[in-house]
Amino acid sequence: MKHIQVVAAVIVKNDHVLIARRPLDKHKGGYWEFPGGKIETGESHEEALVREIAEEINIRIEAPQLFERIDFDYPEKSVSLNFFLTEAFSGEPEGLEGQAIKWVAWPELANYQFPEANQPVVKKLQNWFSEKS
Ligand SMILES: Nc1nc2c([nH]c(=O)n2[C@@H]2O[C@H](COP(=O)(O)OP(=O)(O)OP(=O)(O)O)[C@@H](O)[C@H]2O)c(=O)[nH]1
Ligand SMILES: [Mg+2]
Repeated sequence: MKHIQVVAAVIVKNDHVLIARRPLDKHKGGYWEFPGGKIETGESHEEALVREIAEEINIRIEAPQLFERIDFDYPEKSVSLNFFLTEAFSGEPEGLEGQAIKWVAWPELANYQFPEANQPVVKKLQNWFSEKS
């Protein structure tokens, strides 16, 4: 089975987190996600993350910290997801690939459908916010 390495950003501003809706023609199209994508050959995790977020969301993220790692097997591919949390960025978020983006207040996260693999990271993020407040 195909195995891919993915980086994704959990971008936090006050009590909100930025999520994006996956384009309908892609794997897990229509689901909400933490923006990001595949690591390219020769890139570090952080380089890939900064590049993907610039390409998809048009902001420059700073000081991302590893938040959660998840290995998950979908029927069609297996993914290693590396989620990095950041509260620092410059620019104004914009869905550069035509995707919807949204700042969601953390208690509302439960109302959005994420890919199956994301369940532990969403849970961890809710705990992170609730301990902070
Ligand atoms: N970006 C992102 N991908 C996720 C998440 N959860 C999850 O299962 N995935 C899966 O991880 C893979 C990431 O690929 P992607 O489609 O974002 O990759 P990419 O931006 O490089 O896209 P492209 O290669 O189609 O241009 C997809 O199979 C996607 O379904 C998530 O929260 N964020
Ligand atoms: Mg992507």
